Amino acid sequence: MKKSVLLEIEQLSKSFGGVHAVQNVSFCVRDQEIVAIIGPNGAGKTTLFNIVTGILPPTSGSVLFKGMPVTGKKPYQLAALGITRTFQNLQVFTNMTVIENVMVGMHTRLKTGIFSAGFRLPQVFKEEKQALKQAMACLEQVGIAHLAFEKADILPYGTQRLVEIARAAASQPSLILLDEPMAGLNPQESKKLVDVLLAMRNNGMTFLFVEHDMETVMAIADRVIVLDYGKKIAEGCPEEITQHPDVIKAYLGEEEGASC
Ligand SMILES: Nc1ncnc2c1ncn2[C@@H]1O[C@H](COP(=O)(O)OP(=O)(O)OP(=O)(O)O)[C@@H](O)[C@H]1O
Repeated sequence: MKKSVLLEIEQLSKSFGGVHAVQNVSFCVRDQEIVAIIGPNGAGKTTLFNIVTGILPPTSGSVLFKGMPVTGKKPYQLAALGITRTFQNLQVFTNMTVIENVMVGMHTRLKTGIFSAGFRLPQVFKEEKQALKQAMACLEQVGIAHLAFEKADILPYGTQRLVEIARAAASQPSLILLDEPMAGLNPQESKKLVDVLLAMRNNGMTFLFVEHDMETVMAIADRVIVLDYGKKIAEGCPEEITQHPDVIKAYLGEEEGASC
């Protein structure tokens, strides 16, 4: 049975002056899928990602989430609806502990307001306790619960990336967008992250990610969307994509015989 569609990108376009960064791109992401967006430098991947996550408005086209139009919504509005993201450059608060970093991701779910927090009403303690428990569960998911009370800045780069993934999961999203999650990781860290993402998917999470590291794309993507000069030139499972003549041409020019 086909899984339900979570995210629909319909005829999305974005121009910067005369540069057509994204041109009429359409695709969907289904529940519990891992979908990769790939393409040569300048293909429009970041622009597309920034439109979906509310950082840039599109020139035309629309984005639907769970059947509801979300085009042009701000990142915090999307987070409240269940779409969250990580960035290519680490966005870890280095002066906070690991668990504090994760709890930052929960603000869209917390209910107590300034008044009750200011007066330290009992519900605040109850909610804080629950938030702590939930943050710990997110850290367990990515395998770093034992580092919860360490300062984030003493951790290796790859572990800080796991903190970011745990923080993204803390807002209890339905969809996580990852912008080049493997960037800057060593091979061991990449392998660990691949295992974490696959385990999270098996627990019900859905991912859309931009990635240059083809080994990762091949290892985890159910479906791959290929962009070139702003247009979608191919879509399919990793095996189909590596054999697709337009994809080979986009990556290698007219040469044949090598994989993307
Ligand atoms: N703010 C902007 N103003 C003008 N042109 C832009 C802007 N952002 C992107 N572009 C152009 O749009 C095109 C697509 O860029 P984009 O960064 O989306 O590609 P990309 O596939 O993410 O590339 P890379 O893999 O190198 O990060 C490029 O030609 C780029 O120069």
